[in-house]
Amino acid sequence: MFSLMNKNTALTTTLFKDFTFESAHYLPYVPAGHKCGRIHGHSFRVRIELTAKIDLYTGWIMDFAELKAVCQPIIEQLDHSYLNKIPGLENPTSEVLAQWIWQRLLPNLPLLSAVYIKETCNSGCVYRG
Ligand SMILES: Nc1nc2c(c(=O)[nH]1)N=C([C@H](O)[C@H](O)COP(=O)(O)OP(=O)(O)OP(=O)(O)O)CN2
Ligand SMILES: [Zn+2]
Repeated sequence: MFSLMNKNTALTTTLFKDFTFESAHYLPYVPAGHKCGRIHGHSFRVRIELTAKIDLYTGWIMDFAELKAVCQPIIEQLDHSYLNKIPGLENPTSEVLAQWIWQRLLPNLPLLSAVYIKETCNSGCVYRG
């Protein structure tokens, strides 16, 4: 038993796991001459967040290894791929990608609370469903 915890304490906590993948894409709906209309690549960073109360017995929300096992097949589908060719990612903005990942994780991760995407060091988005 996680003895430091009082059953009356608010234990709601957010857990996260980070992933990276490398992919190529272009954005088909940018104005003519926009640099992102040309095919280019990114080292994408993804953060998957779960929010829930900590289990009083285990002291965790979910084993990090279990979280990784659920997410890994989705990340592998994206890694070293041409995103525009993947169904649902014909317009692979960060926003669309975050929703695409969310929709695929939610059935196996009901505690999912956010999907973060970082496309570059300075740019990204977060989707919370
Ligand atoms: N709202 C969005 N805007 C843009 C997206 C997007 O997914 N959502 N994507 C792109 C391009 O993919 C581009 O590769 C990244 O754009 P940007 O951050 O402008 O890239 P830079 O490396 O040039 O950024 P700096 O921080 O200015 O160096 C474009 N816009
Ligand atoms: Zn890009």
